[in-house]
Amino acid sequence: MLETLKEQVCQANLDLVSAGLVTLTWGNVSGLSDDRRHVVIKPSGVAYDAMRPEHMVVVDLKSGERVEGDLKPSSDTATHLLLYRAWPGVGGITHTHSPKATAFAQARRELPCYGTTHADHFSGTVPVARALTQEEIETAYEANTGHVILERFEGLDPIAIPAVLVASHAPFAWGKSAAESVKNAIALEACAAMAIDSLTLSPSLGPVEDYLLQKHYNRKHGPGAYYGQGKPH
Ligand SMILES: O=C(CO)[C@@H](O)[C@@H](O)COP(=O)(O)O
Repeated sequence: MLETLKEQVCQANLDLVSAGLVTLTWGNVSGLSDDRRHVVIKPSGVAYDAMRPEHMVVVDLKSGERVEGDLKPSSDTATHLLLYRAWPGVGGITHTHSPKATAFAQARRELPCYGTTHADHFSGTVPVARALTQEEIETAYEANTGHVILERFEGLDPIAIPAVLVASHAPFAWGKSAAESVKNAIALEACAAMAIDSLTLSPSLGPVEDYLLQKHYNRKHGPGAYYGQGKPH
């Protein structure tokens, strides 16, 4: 079952490689079925150049049980499940250890909006989810990673800010589909790289003015969005 979604999720995982976002097997993408009952996710620790759609693992969203696939699902599956259960608008999740976004996560530094590139994708600062406690790490580590992300997003809109930096760990990004979550992970890495260069040139740099941030975010994502070909100028 879910053969099309398996192909899409496999392709989304391979797109991480083409985008230069993964080293070795350090990343995973999942996608949610249209009826929101099943999650298709990459298998754990399988080399990307050997990965095929038939290797994707199907997991029940509610129980977390594997319902299809011979391989073990990604070690981060429990984190993905927590986010899908909490956020109705999300249909795809990407986790990477892309170097620049991970540098922010390891430094436990949020990523403010320093320019229009960031504002085109994120309607504000990409936040840091706190580091897990020893007990959280030694018990249900991956589920607890989901919990600290959800805790950080209390009062924030995950659709408007589709990414987080988990302290001492790495980024997670999400979107309506697996493919969209990969795009947001690519955008996050590019913005983090630009932020590091901008801060090197101007260490006391602050975020851009809110009116510039709003203009750029809304022209792509707001109710009167006009960027691209689908809508009138
Ligand atoms: O976060 C980590 C490792 O710290 C994992 O996301 C990464 O190695 C990918 O694991 P999976 O191959 O998805 O099990």
